[in-house]
Amino acid sequence: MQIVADENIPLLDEFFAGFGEVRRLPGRTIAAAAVADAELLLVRSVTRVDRALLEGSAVRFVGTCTIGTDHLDLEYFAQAGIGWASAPGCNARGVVDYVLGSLLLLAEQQGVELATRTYGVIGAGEVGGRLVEVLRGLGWRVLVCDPPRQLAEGGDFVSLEQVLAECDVLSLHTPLERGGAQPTHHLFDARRLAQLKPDAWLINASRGAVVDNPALRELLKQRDDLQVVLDVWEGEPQVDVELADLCRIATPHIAGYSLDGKLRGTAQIYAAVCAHFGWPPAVSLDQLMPAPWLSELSLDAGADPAWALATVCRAVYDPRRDDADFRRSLRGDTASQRAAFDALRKHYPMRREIDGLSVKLQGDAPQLVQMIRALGATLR
Ligand SMILES: NC(=O)c1ccc[n+]([C@@H]2O[C@H](COP(=O)([O-])OP(=O)(O)OC[C@H]3O[C@@H](n4cnc5c(N)ncnc54)[C@H](O)[C@@H]3O)[C@@H](O)[C@H]2O)c1
Ligand SMILES: O=C(O)[C@H](O)[C@H](O)COP(=O)(O)O
Repeated sequence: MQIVADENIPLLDEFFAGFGEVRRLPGRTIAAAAVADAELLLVRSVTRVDRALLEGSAVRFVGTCTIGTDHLDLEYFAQAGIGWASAPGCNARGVVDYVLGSLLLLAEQQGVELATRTYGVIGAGEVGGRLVEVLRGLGWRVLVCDPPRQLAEGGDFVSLEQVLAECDVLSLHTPLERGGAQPTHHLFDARRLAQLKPDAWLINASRGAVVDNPALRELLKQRDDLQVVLDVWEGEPQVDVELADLCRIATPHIAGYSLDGKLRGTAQIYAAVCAHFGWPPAVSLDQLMPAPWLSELSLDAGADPAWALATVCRAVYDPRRDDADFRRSLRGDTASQRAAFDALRKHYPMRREIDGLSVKLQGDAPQLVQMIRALGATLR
């Protein structure tokens, strides 16, 4: 079998070499000629996979080693009888760790106590759902807006208007949907952005175009009370540099870039390919996932809870370095900015997830026990 794959998918040989010849290409350059003879196409989020790419090719199955699917033309796949799979939840924990790291940095910069704020999570699926669990586990007030889930399940959801009216911190975790019953393209347009509360924080680690970037840029020029964290950008890899300068934290779409998340993404697509072609799986991620790099932290029961929270989260992820690397990359001309966006992602200094961390607590401290459990670390 001929396989064409984005060169940035890890463990390609380990998982796929047994199926045939794997041809690796930079994701943005995968074009119709390259996939003409391929039966299996493996991509990440930067390859648009549609009729223009696939019509007349031998491709029978498309796997994207990502959560997001907005780069896939699923209607065309259905028409053409092409099978496909994504990797739901693969890097969700990495995004939660990114949001926690960003909250801690904003709290430090703004001199704010995180426990006193009201949080709004917009989109409560794999990422947003886990984030809600962590924030509520920490004892913080969280409102959740997810109209599709509200419609399907009823329950404890609120409207976007209520989130805008009541929340001090908004974190966006919807897919990018340009049509359908719940479109999210420019969900945060000029009108909604103008409704952000005084001193609000806005975090977008979903897809760039969920927020109208020019409208946000113009708003931030007028309102210096707002603090914005952007990991994703309209028009990536090109970034609105003026907007990035106005953001408190700016990163090149790396929120989900944990090593664990990336390897899980490949493994999930391997399982889907095996299921689609009826092949018994022969490779297991357990054999390939490296042991946690930091396996244990020891905390004394007398530790200040706010300090302990920051210490545990930052042991796993702190956005300062990603923010600094990204800002330096925006100094060149537009061509070099685009190249740097991709290069920072390609050569990302991988990080691990908080689930792999054990925290040994010396003594009795119920508040610390609750915090360690809420974060998802193992308590020893
Ligand atoms: N920055 C990154 O590195 C990174 C990493 C992973 C995922 N993502 C993005 O985050 C998105 C969410 O990931 P996920 O795994 O949680 O997806 P998911 O599909 O599990 O959850 C998405 C949730 O959004 C809800 N939703 C849909 N339309 C909505 C609307 N109009 N308002 C509010 N909620 C709405 C859905 O009902 C669902 O519960 C992905 O689609 C992807 O685009 C980004
Ligand atoms: O959708 C996802 O899983 C994430 O946005 C993921 O981090 C995208 O990474 P990429 O495919 O662009 O390397």
